[in-house]
Amino acid sequence: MKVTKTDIEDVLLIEPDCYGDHRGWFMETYNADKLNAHGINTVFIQDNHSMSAVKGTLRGLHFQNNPMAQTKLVRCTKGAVLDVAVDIRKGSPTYKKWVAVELTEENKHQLFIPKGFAHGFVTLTDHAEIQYKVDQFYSKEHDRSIRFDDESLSIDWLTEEVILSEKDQKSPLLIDSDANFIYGEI
Ligand SMILES: Cc1cn([C@H]2C[C@H](O)[C@@H](COP(=O)(O)OP(=O)(O)O[C@H]3O[C@H](C)C(=O)[C@H](O)[C@H]3O)O2)c(=O)[nH]c1=O
Repeated sequence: MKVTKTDIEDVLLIEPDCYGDHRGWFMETYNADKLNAHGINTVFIQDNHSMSAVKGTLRGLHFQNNPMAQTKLVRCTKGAVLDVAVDIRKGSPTYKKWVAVELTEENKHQLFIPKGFAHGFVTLTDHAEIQYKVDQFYSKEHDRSIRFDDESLSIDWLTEEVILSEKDQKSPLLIDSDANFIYGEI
């Protein structure tokens, strides 16, 4: 397993070992012990899986407010997505900075996104699926979204035309949201 730092501290790119042979391949998609060896000791308690039918579907930017904030371990198991994590921890040296990585069925890469970050992705293929582990249960009451095209973030989604949920079409700007993350207090 290879774990690489990104431009934002604590957002990590994980490349699990994949063992190929004449039948195909095998990989451990999650191993707590191996993550612990890289300083990742998050206890995940829920697995999520979403499928987006059409290229250009954008889900995000989402997060759950404290005390139900979620750390996420995201991977793409069908097609390809551009996965984005945005630092929304007030006082953070990388506040409003974002990291974007291509997670694909082929590269099998994973993105580790700590609490205090908004998460979103845009699909780069038709029929894209992501599966991700979270360390806190879903809470509708604490579920929040901010606009994917918030100019104060200027995220490059690589595509102009996007398909959004009704909820995401109505998301507020970060400045207008009640995101309650304070750097160092999570
Ligand atoms: C997230 C979630 C949703 N739901 C229900 C709530 C809705 O009835 C339905 C679809 O939810 P939503 O439209 O919020 O799904 P996404 O747009 O894929 O949201 C997710 O997308 C971004 C990329 C994320 O990182 C979050 O996990 C999450 O916000 O599933 C559940 O029952 N449990 C859950 O954990």
